[in-house]
Amino acid sequence: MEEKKSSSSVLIEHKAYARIGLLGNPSDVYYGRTISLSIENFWACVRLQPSSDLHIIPHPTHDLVNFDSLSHMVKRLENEGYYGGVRLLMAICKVFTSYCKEQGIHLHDKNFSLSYDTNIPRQAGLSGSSAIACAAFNCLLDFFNVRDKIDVNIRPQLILNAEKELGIVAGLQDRVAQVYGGLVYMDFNKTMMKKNGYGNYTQLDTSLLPPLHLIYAENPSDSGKVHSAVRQRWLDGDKFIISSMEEVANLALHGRTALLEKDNAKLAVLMNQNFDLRRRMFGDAALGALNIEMVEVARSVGAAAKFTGSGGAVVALCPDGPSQVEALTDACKKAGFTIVPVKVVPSVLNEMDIRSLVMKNRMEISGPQTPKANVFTLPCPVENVR
Ligand SMILES: Nc1ncnc2c1ncn2[C@@H]1O[C@H](COP(=O)(O)OP(=O)(O)O)[C@@H](O)[C@H]1O
Ligand SMILES: O=C(O)[C@H]1O[C@H](OP(=O)(O)O)[C@H](O)[C@@H](O)[C@@H]1O
Ligand SMILES: [Mg+2]
Repeated sequence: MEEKKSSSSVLIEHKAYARIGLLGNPSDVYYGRTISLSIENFWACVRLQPSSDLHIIPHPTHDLVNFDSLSHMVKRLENEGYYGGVRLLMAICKVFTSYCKEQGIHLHDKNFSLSYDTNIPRQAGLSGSSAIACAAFNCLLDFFNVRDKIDVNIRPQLILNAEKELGIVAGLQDRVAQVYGGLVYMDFNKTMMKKNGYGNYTQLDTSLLPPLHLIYAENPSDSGKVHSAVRQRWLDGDKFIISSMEEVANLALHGRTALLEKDNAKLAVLMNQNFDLRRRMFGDAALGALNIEMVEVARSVGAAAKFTGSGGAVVALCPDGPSQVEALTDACKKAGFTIVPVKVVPSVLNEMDIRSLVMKNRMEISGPQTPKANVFTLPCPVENVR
């Protein structure tokens, strides 16, 4: 669903898709590198309707405030926490407004109502949180007609700032995948991040990807909580965490080559190493028994597996092909996990978005194919092109 008309007087709707961290996560939180993809399987949708007052509309189930009983309420809080999407909508409005003010971007004074819906499994490491913020951000860009004034490169950081505003520890990979769509190689090296405020984001040909499967279970986990202890250790200069994060970041570097060479066996090895490194850094208690079991079930049939995000869902690759996929499907069903084939979303950037890239750009072809309309390497700042 896209914007119906670019005007402040009509209904505007935007979707943002769930993302899979294929390699390198969570090093995005630590000046690392990742390869991530947007998937069609799940999305959040935000609707902006012009209105006389400014109104943020709670979702009937995700922002539940009416319960059958006290025990129903407590159970709900224990499973899903206190918060829904309302705080994300408010935070993105705040960040958007502050950024525009700071940049001297004029915003008209008309009001609107914001509502959302999502089918992204809640807090399952599929970027359900940033999908809500990203879809809302796109609505604001169109309502205020400022899409050409806010550089695509900076948008993921603004969306991340909304979650930072709420005290959620998170990195940029989710927001980059959602702002660009498709398959994106991301380099968050510190010098570049400090200099530009964003990393180097390169869209790769989505046909480089082998068939992937998504495994998930009803098991919400709070990514902010999962991350906070490791983040603190990293900030305190813990050598083990620092060197392990560097190793994780290198997996994305090698993974990019493996993708370009269509070396699925190599990709499988890198994915497994990625999970093993995460497990060593975070520890089993923080990762959760059910999440670890999902990886182990996949590995029991020889599939490679790792978390898509901080926990709740797993991405699996069957390097041996269809018979292994069949065995994986059976194993997941037996264990009570849902498994679905991954459907990749092509690039979601439109012409105006691309024009908003303010730096001098260079087109570069990634992968063995000739670029198609939705398959190209993003124009990168010249000084950052290797
Ligand atoms: N499906 C959802 N519906 C409503 N709010 C959500 C949903 N998923 C996440 N949120 C909001 O985002 C916050 C952070 O969620 P997070 O743990 O990052 O989940 P995810 O892995 O889906 O991104 C939650 O505390 C909640 O406020
Ligand atoms: O730990 C990770 O891999 C990711 O965790 C968060 O994503 P989520 O979908 O909320 O689990 C975080 O926002 C990402 O930046 C991390 O890479
Ligand atoms: Mg999140």
